Amino acid sequence: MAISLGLKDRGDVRIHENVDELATDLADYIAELSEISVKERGFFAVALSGGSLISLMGKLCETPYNKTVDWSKWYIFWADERVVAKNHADSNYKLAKDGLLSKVPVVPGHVYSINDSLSAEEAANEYGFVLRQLVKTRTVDVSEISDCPKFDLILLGMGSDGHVASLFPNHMALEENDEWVTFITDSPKPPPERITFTLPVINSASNVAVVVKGANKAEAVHLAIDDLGPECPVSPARMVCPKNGKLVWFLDRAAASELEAYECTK
Ligand SMILES: O=C1O[C@H](COP(=O)(O)O)[C@@H](O)[C@H](O)[C@H]1O
Repeated sequence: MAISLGLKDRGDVRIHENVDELATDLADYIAELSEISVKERGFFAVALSGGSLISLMGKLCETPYNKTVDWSKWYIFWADERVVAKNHADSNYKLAKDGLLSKVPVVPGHVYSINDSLSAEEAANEYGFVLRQLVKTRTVDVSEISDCPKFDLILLGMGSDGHVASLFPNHMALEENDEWVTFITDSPKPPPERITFTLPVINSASNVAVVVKGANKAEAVHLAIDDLGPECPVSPARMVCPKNGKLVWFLDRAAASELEAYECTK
């Protein structure tokens, strides 16, 4: 059973005994949000990330989820993508396709991958344009408090430096408030060219889940969640704070091992 800490401003922090328990809780959570969105809106607009997240979503390909989830209503996007060909080992699209999308009956026309024949800047502009069309038809909902898209769910991983999507510490992209999608050409983690949702889009979602495993991320989890006062170093993950939505952290015990809020429960 996961321990759940409801923290003011930092959302619901769910700490799992191990990765298997985390993966089951994550699959239940996604399946439930999908059901609610399909009932309320007729669609489930979900944005994926790359990295360890995709293997942690693997239970969705298994029984009962592969049969009970209404995959035909899923509209799939990427919170970030590396500017490489879609069949390149670094592609977040390829990772999701191989690990998830090829194993469940999603509709190919509902998969909005990023155009891999363009430069980073052009691809970011085009992805922003595509999102605008889908917001017009309300396939992706719109925020009540800004003109931003309101995804039913944005799924994020987090790097050991605290980066989420392709928003890295001390990078100018963190300050982009006008565009929905931006690009970078100097990512500290290879490959250097990436496109990414901006913070206003992430923070306009109905639901944001940050999924983190492993002791190498424990310090970054501590900096992103614990209340450290004004001296706290800038962590992109700490800037994830949905204005009108719900934030849930999915952690295994190793990732939570430096969390002060967790220590207090022992
Ligand atoms: O480069 C990236 O890294 C993050 C974190 O990846 P992880 O393997 O440490 O979980 C990922 O969320 C992001 O989408 C990806 O482009």
